[in-house]
Amino acid sequence: MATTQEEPAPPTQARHFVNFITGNANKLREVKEILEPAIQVESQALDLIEVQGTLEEVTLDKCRRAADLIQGPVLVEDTCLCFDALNGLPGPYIKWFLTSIGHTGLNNLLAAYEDKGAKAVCTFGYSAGPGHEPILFQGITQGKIVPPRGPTNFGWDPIFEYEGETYAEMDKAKKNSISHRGKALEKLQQWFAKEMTA
Ligand SMILES: O=c1[nH]c(=O)c2ncn([C@@H]3O[C@H](COP(=O)(O)OP(=O)(O)OP(=O)(O)O)[C@@H](O)[C@H]3O)c2[nH]1
Ligand SMILES: [Mg+2]
Repeated sequence: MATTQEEPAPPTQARHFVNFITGNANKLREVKEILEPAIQVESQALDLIEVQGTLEEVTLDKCRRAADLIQGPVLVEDTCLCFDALNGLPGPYIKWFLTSIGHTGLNNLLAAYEDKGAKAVCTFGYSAGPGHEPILFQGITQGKIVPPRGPTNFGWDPIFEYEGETYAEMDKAKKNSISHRGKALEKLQQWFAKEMTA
């Protein structure tokens, strides 16, 4: 009896790939959770210099620097935590505030204000390589600052509350579906999808 030789299933082809330049393992995990398998995420951990400025200026500069260093296409991201009562501060400087004064200090910054509102803002920059102007994709989630609740493995997740739950208390899929990062990556995915059909 003739046997039919089955063709091995073709490997799942990544339709696009990005080289995400970040020193932050938690960011990388979330970006992979959201983008893969449609967009394959490679990564190089480089400590990029970050300038002072608006959220957009910080990401644009980070992206140009990364493209020059890598000499190829890059994706970078800058995350800000903007307190409404403080006109957007700490904003892009949240990393240094968090390191210096922690969750308690960040709550104390708002002690004098009734308004505990805060925006988590994620700005991705994609550059096709050195000399190519970066394209930005931004996502914003409105929440409020609360005393810490939930696991403490990612930055200010325990003090950022969205609809009654802190980011840290949410399961990962839920956070990704409503987060600043998830919203920004939705825009990036739409852009990549359009590029493919162009
Ligand atoms: O609780 C959190 N939930 C998040 O979703 C989130 N995203 C970023 N961060 C923290 O906010 C600062 C941003 O600074 P940042 O954008 O410069 O990041 P980074 O320096 O760690 O990495 P990178 O610049 O190499 O990509 C750093 O302290 C990050 O740990 C988060 N904390
Ligand atoms: Mg950084």
